[in-house]
Amino acid sequence: MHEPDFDVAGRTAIVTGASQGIGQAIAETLAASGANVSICSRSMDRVGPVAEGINAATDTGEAIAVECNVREREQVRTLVDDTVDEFGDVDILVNNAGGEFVAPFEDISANGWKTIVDLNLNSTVHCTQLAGKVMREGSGGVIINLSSVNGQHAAPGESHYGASKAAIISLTETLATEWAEDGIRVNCIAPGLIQTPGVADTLGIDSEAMPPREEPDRRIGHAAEIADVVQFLASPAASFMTGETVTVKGVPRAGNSMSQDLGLED
Ligand SMILES: CCCCCCC/C=C/C(=O)SCCNC(=O)CCNC(=O)[C@H](O)C(C)(C)COP(=O)(O)OP(=O)(O)OC[C@H]1O[C@@H](n2cnc3c(N)ncnc32)[C@H](O)[C@@H]1OP(=O)(O)O
Ligand SMILES: NC(=O)C1=CN([C@@H]2O[C@H](COP(=O)(O)OP(=O)(O)OC[C@H]3O[C@@H](n4cnc5c(N)ncnc54)[C@H](OP(=O)(O)O)[C@@H]3O)[C@@H](O)[C@H]2O)C=CC1
Repeated sequence: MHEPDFDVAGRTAIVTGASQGIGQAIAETLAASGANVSICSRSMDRVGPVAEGINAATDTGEAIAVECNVREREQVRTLVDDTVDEFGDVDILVNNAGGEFVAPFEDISANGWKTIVDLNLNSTVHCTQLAGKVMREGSGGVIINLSSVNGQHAAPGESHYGASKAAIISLTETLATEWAEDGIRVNCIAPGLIQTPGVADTLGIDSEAMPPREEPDRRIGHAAEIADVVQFLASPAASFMTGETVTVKGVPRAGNSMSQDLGLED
């Protein structure tokens, strides 16, 4: 009888943007499954306690925290070097750090556009090239990129963010072909609206109003529901999946945009 293998125990994972939200949930999930996790954010004061919490909660996976602004390539180099120094390898890379502001296209300055493209797309390039080098020179690995349903479908106010997240889907597909011979799988997740501190700050959604995971109907998602998909994609159970984008957005609705979920569009 076949049993699916979701095991990531003993693997080393880098998770960017893990001081809160989806990145924190991913790091906690992988560590609980026995992976060693190297987690970063721009602030050691914010990401350090997350690593401490993981180390206190699990005897299996170990966590280290690294202060790293993923927009800065040399800081990403330090993140990868520190990870290899601590754990000896990089097996899994989760390009999670990202964000946006909502603004009409005509109001986005050149620097505003560059800020969002640097944060979402160019950071993914830095991390993927530098951690990918370790994987390619070693025994391969798994790369998981965070895109968005806004990278798949248009929504007003999201031109910069949507373009950066669509480019991540394209990059995922290209790298899956280029690096297959190096034993590297590259996949992508496109979340719908997920309740996180970032979304609460940006959109003012009350986290207390969050329905439970078991409630299926048109609700906002939980960060753990993205982390569960990361766990699957990182594991041997997904060994025949590469170049794919997995959409995780609950009950489909016309247009599939998060602004509809928020009642900002018909
Ligand atoms: C229709 C609703 C749909 C909802 C979809 C929700 C989808 C959720 C997507 C997510 O990614 S969830 C993640 C949640 N977290 C965040 O989004 C992060 C929140 N945002 C930030 O932390 C910051 O805004 C930033 C994106 C990280 C940028 O911060 P930074 O300090 O690096 O930049 P600034 O120096 O403040 O600005 C740089 C540049 O950008 C211009 N700008 C900033 N905000 C706006 C704005 N609201 N409107 C227009 N332009 C903006 C700013 O003016 C600067 O440009 P210049 O003035 O120098 O030209
Ligand atoms: N929540 C949602 O509805 C959706 C989210 N996504 C994507 O999922 C990912 C996570 O989103 P979410 O958890 O909501 O975001 P949050 O804003 O809640 O968290 C963002 C995390 O990224 C870190 N971060 C931000 N900028 C940088 C940077 N330059 N370098 C390193 N770390 C950084 C933050 O840490 P710190 O501030 O300490 O640096 C924080 O840990 C993003 O890529 C987002 O675009 C996609 C679709 C929907």
